[in-house]
Amino acid sequence: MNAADSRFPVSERSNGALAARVRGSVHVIGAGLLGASVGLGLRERGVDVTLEDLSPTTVALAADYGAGRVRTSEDPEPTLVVVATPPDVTADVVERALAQYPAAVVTDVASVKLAPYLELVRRGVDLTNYVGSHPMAGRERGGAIMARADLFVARPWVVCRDHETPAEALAIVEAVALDLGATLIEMTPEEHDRSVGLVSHLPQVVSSLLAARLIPATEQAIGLAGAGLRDTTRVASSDPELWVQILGANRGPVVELLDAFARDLSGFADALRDPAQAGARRTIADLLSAGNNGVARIPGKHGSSERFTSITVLIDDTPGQLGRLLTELGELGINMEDLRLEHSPGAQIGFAEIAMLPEVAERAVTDLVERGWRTL
Ligand SMILES: NC(=O)C1=CN([C@@H]2O[C@H](COP(=O)(O)OP(=O)(O)OC[C@H]3O[C@@H](n4cnc5c(N)ncnc54)[C@H](O)[C@@H]3O)[C@@H](O)[C@H]2O)C=CC1
Ligand SMILES: O=C(O)C(=O)Cc1ccc(O)cc1
Repeated sequence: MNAADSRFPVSERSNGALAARVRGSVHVIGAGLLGASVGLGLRERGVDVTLEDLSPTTVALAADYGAGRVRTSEDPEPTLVVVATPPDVTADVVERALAQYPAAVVTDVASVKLAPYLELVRRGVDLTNYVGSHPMAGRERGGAIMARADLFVARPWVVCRDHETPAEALAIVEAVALDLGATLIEMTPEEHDRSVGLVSHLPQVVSSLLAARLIPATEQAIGLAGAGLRDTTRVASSDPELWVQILGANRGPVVELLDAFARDLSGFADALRDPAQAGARRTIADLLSAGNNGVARIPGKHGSSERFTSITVLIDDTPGQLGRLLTELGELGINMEDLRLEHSPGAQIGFAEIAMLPEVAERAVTDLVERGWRTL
């Protein structure tokens, strides 16, 4: 898209390739990582996005990055309000948005879904125009400066409908999620919170506690760290303030998971304490092999060879894209050792997982991104 094109709604553009599903404007409250990323992605599709934040500097910054513009009193009501504030104020902000924009649909993107919903119910707020949602996409650091237009591409976006949610309200939230390239998943708030407890909140705690073990280690020991430690501690760089809120709001499922994990850990340690005792080696092997079975269930992680590093490149589901990618890899002098393709249902996008020698992987990513490819 060129700069001149972006001044016009996509429907008025000649190629129409990026036509937005959502009609009218979208107002984002909380212009940090999530809010500004929603804004950037929708602006790429020509959607009119307005921004609001407690911090005027954050709004100005997000607007400078191209995530939208400041709302004025003359602006008509938005079609959709996206609340992208921290979880502990989500119910307050949703309640205020529903009152301020009675004709708009209001969604929020908070990482927990049951607590804000129950709080709104407790306050007796009319939730006809509210649809809770949660894009399963983020980064370790928050703030508008970290925002990316493609943050949600090919990522799941959970939508929590209530049995009273009108189809039109749901359709508007789904339209925005699809416009941002995400894959829709419907769940109840309870199902959502139990699921993210397992796939996001437990890994966060385990990763943080594991990384904290490194603090007293010597420089020499840390110097030996490789991909295994990096992979298992990546999310330990996350923002403690946000996670105190997320974990506190989902403590029921998370505590249950942590208790079960603690039982596994102590069973493992007991077996390892005296591996000569009958059955101990089997206990250890069973727990490790259960890990093999668990990891094989993670989408996009299918036991790649130890000798190679895999990078994942997003490809539009259109003819010729894969061919172009392989040609460009050749031009860059990157030898492909293996290739696996995966499609994301509903997101008109594919993933090309390319295995290569570890020493060229970083350069491959940098060069491909420079040529306009998107990598995960
Ligand atoms: N960080 C992540 O990886 C993900 C976060 N989320 C959820 O998205 C929401 C936002 O998170 P981030 O964008 O990471 O946080 P962030 O800290 O980058 O942005 C939050 C913004 O909300 C503003 N804010 C706080 N209270 C406000 C209020 N009462 N009215 C207006 N603005 C207010 C803050 O000034 C800040 O700019 C959270 O609920 C989080 O659980 C969801 C998916 C991933
Ligand atoms: O980086 C990752 O793997 C994440 O899981 C990021 C993330 C953090 C918080 C969310 O509510 C959703 C996604």
